[in-house]
Amino acid sequence: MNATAAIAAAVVPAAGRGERLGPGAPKALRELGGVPLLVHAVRALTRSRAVGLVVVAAPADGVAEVVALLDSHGLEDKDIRVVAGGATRQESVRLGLAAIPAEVGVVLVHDAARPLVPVEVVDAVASAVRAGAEAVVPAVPLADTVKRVEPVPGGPEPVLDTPDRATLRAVQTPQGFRREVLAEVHAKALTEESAGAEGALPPVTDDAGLVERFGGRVVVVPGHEEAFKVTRPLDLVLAEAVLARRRAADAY
Ligand SMILES: Nc1ccn([C@@H]2O[C@H](COP(=O)(O)OP(=O)(O)OP(=O)(O)O)[C@@H](O)[C@H]2O)c(=O)n1
Ligand SMILES: C[C@](O)(CO)[C@H](O)COP(=O)(O)O
Repeated sequence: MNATAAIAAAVVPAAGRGERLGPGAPKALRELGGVPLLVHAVRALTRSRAVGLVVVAAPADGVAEVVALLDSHGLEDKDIRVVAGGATRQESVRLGLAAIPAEVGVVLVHDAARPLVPVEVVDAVASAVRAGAEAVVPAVPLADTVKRVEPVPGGPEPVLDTPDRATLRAVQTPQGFRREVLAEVHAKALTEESAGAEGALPPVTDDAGLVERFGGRVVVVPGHEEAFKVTRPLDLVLAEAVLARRRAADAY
């Protein structure tokens, strides 16, 4: 891989509503310590020397607002582009990826909803791709025992089995990819989608899942407990506490 191809660009899907967080502005624009989640996430990426460009997939009706927001938070001197996101996370990533210049060889995909990812995780993911992996995910071991169940709305749900926790990981972002691998699996997924729902496989929730679906090899590097996703109201409470601790330690 030549030097230009080794520079990473990051796609930040930020077009979600945040239904599970409750009523309010789109989740990426909600505030954590007085700063939008999206701004935290973009800053986390730009702290990494591995990342040369960030493409944000914003809510389709909020592109101008997001550009102004990033500028007003001191990010105007960074190479950041904003495109309109799509109706699903997958579509938002695909639209962001399309805005990355052809010469960029490494692409990271990072949720706007993971505002506190430490720079070490970003670096580790980019390094693993540079070192030859085609797809890399940061992940952490599970704290709880997990049961596989027969879903029954309202329950009770019969337990099918208990997977060995030692073989399970909770997956985070940024996920890193050789650019051509990510582009290829997104193109294949789009073709699959356009071919219609009949016999379609269940939707995947992350980009590495697409690589797996089409036969690629994904490897895991250590994630970080502070890279958790802000999904429900309690996550925001935890994120405020983590941020307050960082600010008190003057590490932020
Ligand atoms: N159409 C969508 C849906 C999601 N995302 C982004 O994907 C990331 C992870 O998704 P998630 O936490 O599920 O966000 P939401 O879809 O907003 O959450 P919810 O399912 O609660 O509505 C978020 O940064 C979100 O903005 C996106 O860019 N475009
Ligand atoms: C990409 C992701 O954050 C990895 O954990 C996750 O899959 C997003 O999925 P969600 O279903 O939107 O929570």
